[in-house]
Amino acid sequence: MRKDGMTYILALDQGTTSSRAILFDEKARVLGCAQQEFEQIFPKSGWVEHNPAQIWSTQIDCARRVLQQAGVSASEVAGIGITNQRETTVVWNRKTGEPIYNAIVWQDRRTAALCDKLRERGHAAAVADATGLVIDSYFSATKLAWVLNNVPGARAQAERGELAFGTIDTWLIWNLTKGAAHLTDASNASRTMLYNIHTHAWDDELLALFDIPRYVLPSVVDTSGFMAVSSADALGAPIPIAAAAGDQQAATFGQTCFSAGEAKNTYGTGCFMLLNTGHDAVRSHNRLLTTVGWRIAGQTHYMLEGSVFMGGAVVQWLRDGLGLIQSSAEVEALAGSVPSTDGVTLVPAFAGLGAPHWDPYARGTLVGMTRGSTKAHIARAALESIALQTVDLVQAMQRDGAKPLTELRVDGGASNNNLLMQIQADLLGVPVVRPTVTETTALGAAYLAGLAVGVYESQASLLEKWQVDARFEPTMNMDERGALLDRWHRAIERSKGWADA
Ligand SMILES: Nc1ncnc2c1ncn2[C@@H]1O[C@H](COP(=O)(O)OP(=O)(O)O)[C@@H](O)[C@H]1O
Ligand SMILES: O=P(O)(O)OC[C@H](O)CO
Repeated sequence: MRKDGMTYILALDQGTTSSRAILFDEKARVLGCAQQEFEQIFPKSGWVEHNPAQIWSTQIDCARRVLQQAGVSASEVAGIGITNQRETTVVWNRKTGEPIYNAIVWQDRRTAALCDKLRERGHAAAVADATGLVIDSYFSATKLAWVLNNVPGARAQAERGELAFGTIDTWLIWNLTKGAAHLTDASNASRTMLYNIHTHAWDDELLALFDIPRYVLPSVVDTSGFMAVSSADALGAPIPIAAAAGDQQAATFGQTCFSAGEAKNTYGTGCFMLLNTGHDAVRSHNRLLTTVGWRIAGQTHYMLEGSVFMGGAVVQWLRDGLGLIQSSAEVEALAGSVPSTDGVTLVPAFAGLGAPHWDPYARGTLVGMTRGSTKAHIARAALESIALQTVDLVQAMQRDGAKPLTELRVDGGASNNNLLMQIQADLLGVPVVRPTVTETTALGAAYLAGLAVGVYESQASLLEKWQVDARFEPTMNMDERGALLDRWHRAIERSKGWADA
């Protein structure tokens, strides 16, 4: 229980492109937000890295800034909730706290060939049974194996117990506690491909398969609950770390999708649709993932997840790669200046394709252009591609037995784009609903931490905080939708298998 006067919750949201800190009060109102982008490192084609020191420095700077701006001292903060880009892998020296290699980001495809081999040797079913995941370089296991096998001396150090592995939650907790705590939560653990989601433990057979020494792994704890205390040096006074959750699971919690059958779609760097399946770990037959949503008081809620690697990042590519727009927000006016793509179709397989295709060798494909095609058509095709990938996820979920959606709850940076949301409603044929708070990832982390320290009373009390900002009704006729989906699937086939193995 919180002490009197400690009424704030600090959410740390470490995303793929930026670190953010958001301060919430006891009514879950946002008191302030600080955000900082950091460097994206692309050492080779298909490789994506972050500097772990930059992840920590931008995150702690944002936390300090948001407290300072709000005039709140660390001693008034009842708890910290951490949420993070998932799967991204950091390995560091336990004594010095120094990483031995850059963070290998979830989008990185360097271990695709190793994953091919594992599948060819027939391990897919056993991996799916234990972890709920498909074998793919997306997850942490092969990234960790790569570090141990390729950084000189790493394997010997790991065997001697000198190295620690962590996803970004673990890296932040380690730094917040000055190395006192080496922890992760069940939702993040479920993305490593080393964690058995049914026995709730690191899986010995998987550790043997990926050749990972057990000593490098963190302890796995509940998503919401007392985890550790931050050192006074971090923010000026010790603060309980009361939650950690993968960002997509946190967003599902922030959208209050607490009951089985409820789903949300987040449009951040990627697009991630999560459907709550309650206490049942539903096995997908359509290449979706079964994952831990959250574990609270030892009770696990499972999700079916569709993960798309390029969501809002497609718009970043229009801005930074092609220079068609100056800011992400400008895409709406450019794409809206034409009534259709006039046949132009973009498959944004820049980092391969995730669910439901899982092709690491697919590459970006732009088809259907004529002499009349303009940058506006390409911009509109980019927005359509985000929505079309989401349609594929919804259809896969329905083939897996999910009830037809009555509406889709959305959030994330790109959900602020009204045209994209209208296109989404049109292509799905169901209303799209955007809540007033689209920072649901941070909100979910704050809820999870606030529940643990008594700032928020109960999950039921959080339900009434969810409010509609905008609702987008479908207007497209079935024939037009059918034709667009057909063209999209033909373009997807052309993008597959393009890169050399
Ligand atoms: N108005 C907009 N229209 C389309 N995309 C946008 C818009 N604003 C932001 N984005 C995209 O959203 C992404 C950022 O969303 P965010 O939720 O902050 O992502 P992350 O947590 O992955 O860093 C970027 O890829 C950006 O290009
Ligand atoms: O950084 P985001 O919000 O795009 O989320 C990344 C996902 O967690 C990757 O699985």
